[in-house]
Amino acid sequence: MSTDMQQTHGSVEGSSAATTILTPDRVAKFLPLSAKGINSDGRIIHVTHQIPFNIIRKQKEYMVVAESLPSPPSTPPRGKQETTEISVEANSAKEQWLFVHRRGHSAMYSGIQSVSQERESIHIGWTGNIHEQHTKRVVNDINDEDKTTLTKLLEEKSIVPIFLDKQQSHNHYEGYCKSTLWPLFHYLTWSKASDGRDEKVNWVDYVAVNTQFAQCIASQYRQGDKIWIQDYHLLLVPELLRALIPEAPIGLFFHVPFPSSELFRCLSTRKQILSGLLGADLIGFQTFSYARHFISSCTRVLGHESTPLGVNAAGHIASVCTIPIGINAQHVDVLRNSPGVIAKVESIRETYKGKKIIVGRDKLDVTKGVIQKLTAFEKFLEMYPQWRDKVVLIQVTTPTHSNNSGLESKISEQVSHINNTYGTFEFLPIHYYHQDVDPEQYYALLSVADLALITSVRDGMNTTSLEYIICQQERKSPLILSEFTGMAGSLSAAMMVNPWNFAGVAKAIDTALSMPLEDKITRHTQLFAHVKNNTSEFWAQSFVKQLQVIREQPFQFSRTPLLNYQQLKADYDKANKRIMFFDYDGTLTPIVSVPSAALPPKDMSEYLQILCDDPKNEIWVISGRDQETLEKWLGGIRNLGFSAEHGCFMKQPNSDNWINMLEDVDMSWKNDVLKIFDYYTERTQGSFVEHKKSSITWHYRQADPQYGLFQAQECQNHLENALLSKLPVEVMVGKKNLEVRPLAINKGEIVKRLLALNPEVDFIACAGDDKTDEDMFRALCASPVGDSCYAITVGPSDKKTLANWHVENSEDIVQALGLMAGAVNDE
Ligand SMILES: O=P(O)(O)OC[C@H]1O[C@H](O[C@H]2O[C@H](CO)[C@@H](O)[C@H](O)[C@H]2O)[C@H](O)[C@@H](O)[C@@H]1O
Repeated sequence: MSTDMQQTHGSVEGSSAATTILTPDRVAKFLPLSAKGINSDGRIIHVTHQIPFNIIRKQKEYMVVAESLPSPPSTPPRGKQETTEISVEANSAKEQWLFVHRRGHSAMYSGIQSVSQERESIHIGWTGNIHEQHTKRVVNDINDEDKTTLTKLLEEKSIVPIFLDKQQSHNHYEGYCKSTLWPLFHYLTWSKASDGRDEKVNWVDYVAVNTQFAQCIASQYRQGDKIWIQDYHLLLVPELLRALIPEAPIGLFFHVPFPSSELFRCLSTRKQILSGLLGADLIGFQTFSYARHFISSCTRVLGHESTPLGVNAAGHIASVCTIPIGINAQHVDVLRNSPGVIAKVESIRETYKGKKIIVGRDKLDVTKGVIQKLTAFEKFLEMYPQWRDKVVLIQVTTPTHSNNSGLESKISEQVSHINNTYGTFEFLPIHYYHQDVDPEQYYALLSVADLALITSVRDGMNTTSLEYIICQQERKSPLILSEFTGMAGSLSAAMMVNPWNFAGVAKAIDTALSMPLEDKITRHTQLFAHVKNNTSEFWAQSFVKQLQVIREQPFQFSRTPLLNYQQLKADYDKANKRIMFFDYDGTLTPIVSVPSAALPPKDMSEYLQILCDDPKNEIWVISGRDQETLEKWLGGIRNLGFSAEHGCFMKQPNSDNWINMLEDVDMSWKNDVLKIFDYYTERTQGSFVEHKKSSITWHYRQADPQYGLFQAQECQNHLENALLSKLPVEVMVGKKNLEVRPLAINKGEIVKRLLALNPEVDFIACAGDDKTDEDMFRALCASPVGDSCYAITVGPSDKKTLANWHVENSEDIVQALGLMAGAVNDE
């Protein structure tokens, strides 16, 4: 695959229209009855990078009784270590395996689990590194027997494990995901200069791991299942899977931000990543702006047409929706009321008696804006001296897998500096902890706070803010939230800040700490209603319903089968009289950016010549191109028939003369059309007019893709309103062009005429790629040759078409020509 950008344009970003944003009310209203419940046939195949459990190998001699915890209503939140111990039959294996709920991603896993409770589901994912229980060492010797045992044990939990090669999984996750994609998606361009070798190796393994996932999913898939893939670790899976199981409904949810196309286009694998994603039927985002950036990137990087609701990837529609994730509110409510949490709340209150408590809890990652928070807090102490000694910031920064020691020391230095400046022997304004907190401490901190301060400089969502709101049902303390979190779009009652505006954050802290109770109650009520209604369960069920609704649209379901080359060849060989019609651009040759560069591929011309030399064949090229171009490029092929300008001109296979099919038709309309085309050309940089004898084409492929499409729609309206009612012409929407030609004729009329002249044919092949070629397919609907009629569209299998077969691209058509000509074999 080429990594070159098709078009790199200026900065017109997105449009103002909205993607589908789902709220509980909307979902209930717009879903058809059949989709209101999600209990239709088929399973949900959940796919996450890792399964929800960490697997621990436990040596017999160390065996202890597993910690027994009450079963939560859903997956435990981060930090909770629920364990399930499963004993392997004595003598069948030496080890015992321990499955411990993974930390983190609790919103996602609990959403998935809520779907699994309602509907038969399986969950596919990598096992993660498997550790020894006591030494915590990664187990390197997982053999086939272990794999079989683990697969069997996990099957009881409806989990299908994927075992990845250690190096490959490292390069995939720590390498490509964490070092290349994660920074880019969080607006951080890669700072380290490198020769690109690491990225290449990591990319190879990103592809390999995605391929392994696609193969595993395909092996589990049953007709009727729906596949739901999670996040940026698996962006190539939809396309890979589409190739393996074309009819499968595929959804993908993107948990992290999607950056502006101006940033996304820095990625060297931008085309592969977008094409990979576009294999899905539904792509979900956390916020409207992430969705808008994605759509805009598809338009700019791949040149696809789009609407705010989705992307048209050469006929396959990938729908886009916005469904913000939530938390399992009910479960958090249970946990925060546990005796352990209540005791800790009291103890923290006692420790910080008389002080206002600001709580910050972030991962140690530059995107979380801890440095910005500390700077703003210092500004607050400077600007509002009345608060000194009366406020404490408890900042917990939890370690991550990545090495962030530089950031850690910076934070520690800044904390010391502020404490030295504003602290006393008795009191320090910042209490900083760089450590994991256990769930009881975590919920106690959120419950005891007078204010939560979230200053991420980029954050996909930030579910801590939601947990805080649940914990604040009594105190109703305010929330300061960075406008750069995905959550900002949902929590409008929070106090929104720009974390880079330190004085602004300082002022917000002062306002929050001085807020009258009435205001706190108003804000909290609104925030709480959001968290209660937009839970992880609502998020997951909305996505699944949406995927179902999309697949219920008839055209999405009807798939055109891939051309059966053997059958084509067999029918071709046994026929006595054959007729074939081929469109040119996009069918015999790939679409290129400049029309004059669409030269015929050499092998294509050779195969056409062999076919034309066979007296049983009559072959036609039926094109929108003019006579001169067709003569120049294909005129050397003996016995080839031509129809130019969508049927306006014809040349019989055995003749040198062109016939004007519209001799007596008035062409004065061309001046009026040209005036309108000129108007839009002057205003659309990169567009131009192609003059032909009986038609005119306005091309905008080289214009800014979004502006070009906008102008084309305006121009089409203009033409239709100003001319069509008065003139005998038709406007055709082509591939990044608008064509105007006389009404009297089209490609379908030519096909009908030629079939009438050849009643004895017992084999028909017709291939085309765009809307004008559908006229030919329509003319073949009542074909007299039954199954020996091959109407082939070039494009994906779910393209809306009247053709009975499809191929992916023009190379496949050339392959079919070679096969019929006997020049290539069917391999
Ligand atoms: O009926 P066809 O043979 O498919 O011709 C349709 C039009 O094709 C040409 O334009 C298209 O192909 C160009 C080359 O790949 C591409 O640059 C352009 O964007 C496409 O719209 C041709 O220029 C038109 O005259 C034909 O009507």
